[in-house]
Amino acid sequence: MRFFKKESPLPEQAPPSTEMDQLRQLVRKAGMPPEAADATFMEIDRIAKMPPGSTEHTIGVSYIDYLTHLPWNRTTDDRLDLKAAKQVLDDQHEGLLEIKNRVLEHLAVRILRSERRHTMLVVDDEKTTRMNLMHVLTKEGYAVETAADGLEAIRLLEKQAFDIVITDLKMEQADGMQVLETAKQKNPDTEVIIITGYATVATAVSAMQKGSYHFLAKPLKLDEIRTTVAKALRPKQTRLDHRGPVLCFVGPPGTGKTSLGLAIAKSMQRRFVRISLAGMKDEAQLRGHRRSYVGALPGRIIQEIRRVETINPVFMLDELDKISQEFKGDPAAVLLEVLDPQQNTHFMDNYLDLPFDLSKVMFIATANTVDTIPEALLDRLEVIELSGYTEQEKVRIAFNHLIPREIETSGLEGRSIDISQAAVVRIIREYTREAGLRGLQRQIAGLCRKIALDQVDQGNDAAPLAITEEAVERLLGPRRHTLEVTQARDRVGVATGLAWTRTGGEIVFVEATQMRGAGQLTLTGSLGTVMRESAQAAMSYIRSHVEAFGIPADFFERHDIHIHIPAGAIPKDGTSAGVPIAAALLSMITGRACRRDTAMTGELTLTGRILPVGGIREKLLAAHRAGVRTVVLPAKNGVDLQSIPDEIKQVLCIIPIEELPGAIEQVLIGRDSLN
Ligand SMILES: Nc1ncnc2c1ncn2[C@@H]1O[C@H](COP(=O)(O)OP(=O)(O)OP(=O)(O)O)[C@@H](O)[C@H]1O
Repeated sequence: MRFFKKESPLPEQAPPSTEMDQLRQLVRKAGMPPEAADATFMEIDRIAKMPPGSTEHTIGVSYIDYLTHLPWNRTTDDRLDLKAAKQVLDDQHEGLLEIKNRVLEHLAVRILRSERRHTMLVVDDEKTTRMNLMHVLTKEGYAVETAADGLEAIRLLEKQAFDIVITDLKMEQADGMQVLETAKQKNPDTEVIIITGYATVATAVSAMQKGSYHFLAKPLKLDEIRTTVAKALRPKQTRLDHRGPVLCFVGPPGTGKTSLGLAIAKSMQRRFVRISLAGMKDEAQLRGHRRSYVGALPGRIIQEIRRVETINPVFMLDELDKISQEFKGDPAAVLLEVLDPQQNTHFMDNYLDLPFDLSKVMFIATANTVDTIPEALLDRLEVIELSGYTEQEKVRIAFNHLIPREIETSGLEGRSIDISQAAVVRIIREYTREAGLRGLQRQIAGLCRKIALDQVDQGNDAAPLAITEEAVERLLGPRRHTLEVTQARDRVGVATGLAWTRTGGEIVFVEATQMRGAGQLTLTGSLGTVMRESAQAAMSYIRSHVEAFGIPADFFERHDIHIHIPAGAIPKDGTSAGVPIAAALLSMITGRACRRDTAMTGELTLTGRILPVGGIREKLLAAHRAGVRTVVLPAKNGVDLQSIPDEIKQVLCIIPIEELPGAIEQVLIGRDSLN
């Protein structure tokens, strides 16, 4: 006896879709390129065979879910409007004229490229086909010309290059093959599409061998024409859109690099993303981990693209110069793959394991210095240098941007708060010591919070508030910095030098001392090889000119010498300390004090010549900040003075020097002046 289970009636609706069906549906909606979609469908088929709940199944499902939530083809519409861009840049940034112009030039090139209409030549001896094609392609926005036969086409091709030539094959006098040959010979970039009513495999193969892009049979389908033309143009368009270097803003911290990137995104109405490359140690951080374990993730690039939900954001790669020295793999290779338009159409992330098109992303890089950026990468970058700000510029930016912004952030808008100029100058001089504006912004934010506290404490009808120079100390506490140069006295064996670091210019003091010994030289203060060699060269120069400097002939046989540059924990290097080291040595040996308010920079040769050095603008800004009165610099650096703001040149006495003895006369004071 057999029992038959009573069959339930068929459901009226389709059975609820399985998890795999839902995933397939998501893939169809995701806008993936066909190859990526095919690979994903295959992956779904693979996962479907695994027991639900198994690790592999879970990994697979979350992988597909990730893929389908990527913005494969989602873009935002660009606003390519130069006036609007200028307005946004001006609203958010004081000064920086040259930099804004460079940014606008960059945008102007993009605008022109996007406005460029592709040129086409339609060749057909049948008037109706010719006119129809012209009508359809003109409507698509292409600039179309026509030729009624092969000879006319060849004449046109002799005169002008076209992006696309669409030509009939069979024509009197000159046929489509001759048109193809001429087009390719005149401009190999021209794509030729052959159309004919009598296509044979042999002619198609021969046309393809001669370099035609595609072969279409008559009667023509308009959609097929449109998509073939668009496909033929795509690589060229991508090359055009993204040719040209990536902008890289280089300058000390707080000089507006990040906010310029933000302003560019805002002016083009694109979304903005930023990742910091500082300290990145592993290629996987950029390129992701293989999805062989639960919790594997794509790299930061793909993560951010998914987060902003478009494939054309402005993407800022911050601190390009600070990729860790111990980076596993080649950082330049990964970044080139990201930044190079030849490679970034198919960026491979280890997790995705499918090529992803990054060519529509507008990458912008920032760095404090170009010194540590690999050469191959630097080649792809258009470096735009930002320098530190003068005191007057800082005051202007504070009043026009930082104070209004912080007043709004602290909820003080609408209250009558009057911060005096003297108060801001005091904050700049005594509470910050920087090339940029980071510290100033922080101090102003602190000031506004204190004012907010006072206002709330005193009730809502608090009286109008005037923040004077004196109020600053009450609100911000005791001052943090003194003018290290003017507020200390001249000393024997201590010379004032100017250094250039990632964070801008800085004042350094070079100390030299002597003790009984036998001519040994000790160097301390975390000095790098180049700086040590500069010290040795300075010492040798002085030893070989003892008479000229009035030094006893046996001085070096009877003394050891120690040179130290505080702060001892900070590594220092470079050639520009040669002159201050020599000045400190001569001061110590001759007993003549060094003018503290006279700062020096310059490379010293063994023959006593002074060679030019880098970072003059940042060094002069630092000298001005520290209260230096006179700067001795290499005569050959005179050309750099053109870009120095008048505000600095009017205050600093700048003395160009060619040989060490000239510099020493400016820096050392006679014994009489010592007290
Ligand atoms: N020229 C300027 N006009 C107005 N505000 C400015 C200007 N330059 C910088 N700022 C402001 O100073 C602050 C610091 O600037 P930002 O963060 O862009 O510096 P950064 O150069 O990116 O620094 P880091 O190298 O540390 O990343 C921001 O609030 C920015 O708006």
